[in-house]
Formats: sequence, C-alpha cells, structure tokens
Amino acid sequence: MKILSSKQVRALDAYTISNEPVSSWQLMERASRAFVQCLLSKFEEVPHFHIFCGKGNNGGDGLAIARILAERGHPVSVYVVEYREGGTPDFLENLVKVGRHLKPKFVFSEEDLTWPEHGVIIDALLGTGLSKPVEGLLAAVILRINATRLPVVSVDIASGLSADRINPAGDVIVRPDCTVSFQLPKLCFMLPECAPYVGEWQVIDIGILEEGIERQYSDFFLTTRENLPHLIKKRGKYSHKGTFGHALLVAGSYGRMGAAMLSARACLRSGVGLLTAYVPRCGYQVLQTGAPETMVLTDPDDEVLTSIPDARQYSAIGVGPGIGTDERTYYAFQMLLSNFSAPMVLDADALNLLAQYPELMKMLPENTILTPHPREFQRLAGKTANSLEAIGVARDLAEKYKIIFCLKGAHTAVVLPDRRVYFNPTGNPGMATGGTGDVLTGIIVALLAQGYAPDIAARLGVFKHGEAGDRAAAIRSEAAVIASDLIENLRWGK
Ligand SMILES: NC(=O)C1=CN([C@@H]2O[C@H](COP(=O)(O)OP(=O)(O)OC[C@H]3O[C@@H](n4cnc5c(N)ncnc54)[C@H](O)[C@@H]3O)[C@@H](O)[C@H]2O)[C@@H](O)CC1
Ligand SMILES: [K+]
Repeated sequence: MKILSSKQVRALDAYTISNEPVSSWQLMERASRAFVQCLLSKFEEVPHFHIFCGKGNNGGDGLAIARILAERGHPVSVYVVEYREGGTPDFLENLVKVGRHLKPKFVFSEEDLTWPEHGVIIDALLGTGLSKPVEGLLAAVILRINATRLPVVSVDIASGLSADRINPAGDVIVRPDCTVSFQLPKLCFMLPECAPYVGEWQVIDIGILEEGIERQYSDFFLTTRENLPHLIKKRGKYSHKGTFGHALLVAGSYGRMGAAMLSARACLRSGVGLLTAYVPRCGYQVLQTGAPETMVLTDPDDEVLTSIPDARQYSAIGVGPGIGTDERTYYAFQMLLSNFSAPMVLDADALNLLAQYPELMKMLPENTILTPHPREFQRLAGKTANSLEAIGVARDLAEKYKIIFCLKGAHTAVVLPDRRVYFNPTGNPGMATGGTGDVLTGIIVALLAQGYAPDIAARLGVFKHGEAGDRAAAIRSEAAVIASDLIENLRWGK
C-alpha cells in the first residue's frame, strides 16, 4: 500500500472527483459514512459523541458524521470552532444539512465551551490541510481536548499533526486514543515521535479510484497482509531438503550461546533445508542438544570466533548474534566478507564491528541485509535528529553500498538500494525483549537460503516475525512474551 503526501492525497481526491465522477460533497459523505461504521464498531454500547469541528473539509467531515449519527438516533453534540470566517464549500453545505437534525454550538471563545463529562470526543478540527502551527482559539480547544479523560477519536489525522514530517517540539496537537484515517496511511503514523498524536490507527476505504493511486509516485509503502501471502513459495511434492537451501549461521560466544540458539531455531522453523552453525567450541553441546536439527562446526577457540569455515557451499549466511566484538572476531569477519559474495544477513555484533571498522562497509556483498535497532544504526551511521532523518541516512547508505536496511522499531522500515522504504504493520511492544532480533536474523537467513530475493526476504521476514509476535501476545499477553515464543508461533501457510 502506498503512503502519499498530503499534496498527493489532494490530487487523488481531485482525480476521483473528476474521473469517477463524484461530487466532492458525495466523496465527503462516503468518507463520513465509512467513518461512522468504523466508529460504531468500536463500542458495544453507543456513547454520547461530542464532535468538534473546524471550518475546512475535516470539519465538513465532522458535521456529516454528526448528521449521520443523529439520523440513526445516536446521541450527538456538535461544536463548531469559529477560529476564522467562512468555511470550505463542503463544510458550509454540511452545516446547512446538519441544522435539520441538530443545533450546533458555535464556539467563539474559550468561555463558550461547556465541557462534557461523559461520552467520546470526535476530533474534526483540522485534517491534512494543516498549513501552519496551531494557535489562538484552536490551540485552546486542543489543549482542553487533551486535558479530558474521555476517549478521543481523530478524523483522518489528529488536528495539528503534520502528515508528512515531524512537527517541531511545542506544536499544539490533539493526542487521540485512536485515529481513523481515509484510504491510505500517513507517513507520520510510522514514526515513533508521532505515536502520542496517532494512538491506535486504522485506515478505512472511502472508494478513492485505484488508478488514481497508481498514477501517484511514492518511495514509501506499507507492507500489507494482502500483498504478502502470494510471495510465500509452495513446497512442491517432489522437493527434498536440498531444494530449500543450506544456511550458515555464524553466531555465539561464551555466555551468549542463547543468541545462536534462538537464531538457529528460528531459521529451522522458517523452511530452510539444512542449517549449519559455526560457533566457538563452548557452543558445541549447547546447540547439539538444544537444536539437534542443526549441524555444528566449531571454531578452534573455546570462547570467541577467531576464524571462518569454508563458506562457499552455503546458499545464505547470517552473521552476528552473540559473537561479541573481540579483535580476533573482527579479523574472522573481515575474512568472511572477502571470501563470500552470496546473500548475507548482518545483525547485532556484526553491525557493531561495522561501526568500529567502517572500511568493512565497502566489502559487503550486494544486497546484504543489515538489521540494526536504533542504537546500532546510530553507531553505524552517526547521530540523527529524528527517525525520519535516520531513514533518510539509511536510504543514502543503502543506495551507496547497494545494501538493504531493516531499521527495527514499532514499524520496522525496510530500506532498499533503490531508495524505496517499506514499513511493516505487524508486531507489538511485547517484542521489545532480548533475543527477538536473533529470531529475525534466523528467519531472514532461512528465506535467503530458500532463494527468496533479498528485498522480499527482508520484507517477508520482518512481517512474519511481527505476526508471530502478535500471535504470541494474543496467547500470553504482551508482557509475558519471550523470544522463544515467536519461534513457536511462526506459521508459513496462507
Ligand atoms: N474531497 C476531499 O478532498 C476529501 C477530504 N476529506 C477531508 O478533508 C480534509 C482536508 O481538508 P482541507 O484541505 O479543507 O483541510 P482542513 O480540514 O485541515 O482545513 C484546514 C483549513 O484551515 C486552514 N488552516 C490550516 N492550518 C491551520 C491552522 N494551524 N490554524 C488555522 N487554520 C488553519 C487551512 O487554510 C484550511 O482552510 C482531510 O483531512 C479529510 O478529513 C474527506 O472528506 C475525504 C474527501
Ligand atoms: K482531525
């Protein structure tokens, strides 16, 4: 699913209006009806809705939503915040129409606000037309909304929130519990800094023309459930373990064999034909007992990796979980990079080694997948002002070195060498616990070994990793999830 800018969304609305064709009022009506349907599905008992409207089209939506709810006999109060003269044509038309069912309260100053004690607040003050920081009466109303204990649902986007960039600190923005957005997600929904101003978010279909969306160019996408399952390869009846590749995992050091084990088990549960693990000698028994499906090769050293195996027979290789940053391990890693050119996943200490020895970057095979969490990325690429800037830096590096980044986070961003960025929708805060990154490495290595193209392996691996986390959280609750639960909850069927 594409993520478009506010400007592009306006062009898209205009395209639908002239090509469907449909009037802009009808499009607003369609959006508002879809919103009401979604809104009502959220409550077992319909509460009293208090709808705060601005005077642009977002306010027009608010008025239409109020009328539709009132027509159905639901309790509604509607407030029009008079922060400016006039209003957009669709706002004014809906103001006339709502008057047949409800008496809006016009708010000219803070004193006009009587604050509700029960019910749900609907925020329809400002939408994607935001053109400057909020101040004056609008700011006062937003601050009052934020001070209430009542649930808040924003229409399309929280009022005051910029869709396409990160607002400067100090901007006045609604903090909703939930945002119900029209047709496509907004870039800001993907960024951790914006999370307090988004809440739970949901996208609803308002019938924007698909061909209009196709005509808009974007580098930003949300991976969706609908476009991924067909990417999962079927296992043919006459296939054998050789069909599904032979993965090599270079992992572990003394006291950190758990990382190697988690990666190995995740790899085995992700369809790989054969798995070999290369570990220090102290890991031999651990892996032979804990993951008996793995073949184990050991380094001459007891505690850390100091050399590499002959890697040419492997179809994919994962390096990093638990290896540490010993100087001898650096030499082994450097040797591996000069000897191996097939698909590779680098995680954890392999990334720390890259950060410590940046000259290694030039040695990375094309389409190597790097899976840093924010701190690892910072060590690798330097400090950035915010997550959007970090994505920008990752895009530059991905292009320069022809590599792929999975920037791990609530919406992990898969950044490709052609600068495209795919955000991931699955996963939950229960996954913020030790070892889940090792699991991701194992999954992606397994996919590479099976011959998935590196960009698909990264996107599919990240998606399935999050999905397993969601299954685990549904069974155990978020706080109880541990990395092993993800492995147990991996599913590769449709
Ligand atoms: N046909 C369409 O274009 C559709 C638009 N829809 C709604 O329309 C919204 C966008 O509508 P608009 O473009 O009218 O934008 P807004 O509803 O965000 O209206 C903003 C209006 O206030 C002014 N303004 C912007 N920032 C301000 C600030 N900080 N303080 C004071 N005034 C400010 C703008 O000049 C504009 O006139 C979407 O978010 C969505 O809710 C939906 O109805 C779907 C269809
Ligand atoms: K809004």
